[in-house]
Amino acid sequence: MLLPRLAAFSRRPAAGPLVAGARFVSSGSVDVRVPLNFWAGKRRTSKEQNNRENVYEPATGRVLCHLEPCGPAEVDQAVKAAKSAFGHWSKMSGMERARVMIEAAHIIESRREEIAEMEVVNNGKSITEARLDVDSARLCIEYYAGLASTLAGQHVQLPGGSFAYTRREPLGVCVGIGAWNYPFQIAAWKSAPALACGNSMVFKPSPVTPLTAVMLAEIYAKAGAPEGLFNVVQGSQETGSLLCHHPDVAKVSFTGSVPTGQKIMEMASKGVKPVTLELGGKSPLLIFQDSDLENAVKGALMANFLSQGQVCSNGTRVFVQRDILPGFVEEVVKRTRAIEIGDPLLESTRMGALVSRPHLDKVLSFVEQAKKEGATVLCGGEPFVPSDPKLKGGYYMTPCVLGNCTDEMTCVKEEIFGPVMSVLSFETEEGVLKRANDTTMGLAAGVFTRDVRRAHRVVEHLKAGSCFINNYNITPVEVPFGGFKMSGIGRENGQVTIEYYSQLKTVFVEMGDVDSLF
Ligand SMILES: NC(=O)c1ccc[n+]([C@@H]2O[C@H](COP(=O)([O-])OP(=O)(O)OC[C@H]3O[C@@H](n4cnc5c(N)ncnc54)[C@H](O)[C@@H]3O)[C@@H](O)[C@H]2O)c1
Repeated sequence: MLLPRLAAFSRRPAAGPLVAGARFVSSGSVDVRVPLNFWAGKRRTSKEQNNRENVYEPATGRVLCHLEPCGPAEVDQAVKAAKSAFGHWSKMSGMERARVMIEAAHIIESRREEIAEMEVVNNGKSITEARLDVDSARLCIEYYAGLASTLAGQHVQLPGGSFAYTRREPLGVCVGIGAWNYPFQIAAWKSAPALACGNSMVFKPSPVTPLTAVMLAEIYAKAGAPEGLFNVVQGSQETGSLLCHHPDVAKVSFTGSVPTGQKIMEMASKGVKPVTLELGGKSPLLIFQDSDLENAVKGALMANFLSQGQVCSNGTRVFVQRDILPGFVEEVVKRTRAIEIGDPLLESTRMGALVSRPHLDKVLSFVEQAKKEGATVLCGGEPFVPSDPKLKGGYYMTPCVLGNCTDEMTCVKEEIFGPVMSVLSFETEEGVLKRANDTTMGLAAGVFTRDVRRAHRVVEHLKAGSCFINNYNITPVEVPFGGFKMSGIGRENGQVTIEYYSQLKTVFVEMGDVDSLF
């Protein structure tokens, strides 16, 4: 039996019938009234009814639902459920765990459109991008399902026939805390390696985007996961802090801003819990004069305008070699102006709404500040009101390209997390590398050049966790992703992430007699 489609959401009559090829929802049509917490196999309400918060639909600005944050009692119940599931799940073989995960991936595939639409309604990104996020979540679960049965230790021979071996063991109950820019994908990127290693998880989405993590919880349950294997508790920093301090939590994996990451690390340190931190960035993109200009322009757009510019790895400092600067700027501005902004559920839309009113105001204030500091607005940077009346209250802006930028400007130094590209010019490879690395962050970096030797030489000197040569912002789940410096600790995706969700036990085996000194 398929999962009940949209059982969790009520649609207004305006949403129309569910027919093949039609949308499940339309902007302005969704009201969510069901509980968004999930533990021990069911959606749950929280006792903290007095602290209910509004959740908004970015495309329209209307209230989508109310968030019931979890307090100490709820967090404890969720952790208890995860602890109980861990007992069972950790004893299953990798092949058995893989079977459940593959089934979850199949369910995600069958519900792709529905999940993507719910992500759009809650986050404001375009449906085209939301579908890719759902695919990335599914692929991640498939990838780690494949790795689950490969977890193994080592055998080490010792003198006299004695030996030692290592066992790769799970950690226990892992906590995932997510940001609002990729709600479903982040929940999958954290849970897939955690579950493959035999852990259970309690996940807290951002209070701004609570809708889709609970869909993932239902999917794992439907796929045959033991009750309590993947739980969702909603709430803000209080709930997150309860999770980090909980004595039965073995690890915290966090995606969000640098200041919150610092707090998470501090809280986890009290229990000497390992952390994975996927934090912010202010990444450089270096475009040399021998680049294929068409690809460099496309790369710069991909590096700045996906998800309304709300992408941690965005290459927002675009350094262009002086000789090609005019041609590059002309083309980038032309294409930025052509980006279709509007209803994120329309196929033609390439830029939807920013995630919230306060966030939109913050991004626009960065543009104002840039102007004050002497940057030139080459295009965009203004609030945008779509013609469709139902979208008038949405959080839209025109994507912005800033010219005449210098290294000291706020727009070049701080993470804006919106559709704002800062263009800078450079002359020499040595000079631009120094400027590119002159930041406390180091999540990603990119280089466009046709010179293969230069490409690798530049990448060797870039201080960033993910470097792109002649492309930008692609994240195949098979390769590790994560930051240098203040952009984070640990990695997500790729084989290496197994190490962040498991621990090694060494077993010494004596085949002779004890050689005692006493
Ligand atoms: N490196 C990556 O993979 C990656 C991916 C996406 C987003 N990000 C970063 O995330 C940031 C934007 O996301 P955001 O605004 O949701 O970040 P945020 O730090 O405000 O919040 C992230 C999460 O932490 C929770 N939180 C806040 N304070 C907490 C506390 N004291 N204790 C426990 N939990 C707490 C929030 O409720 C939310 O779930 C940007 O800086 C972006 O670069 C990084």
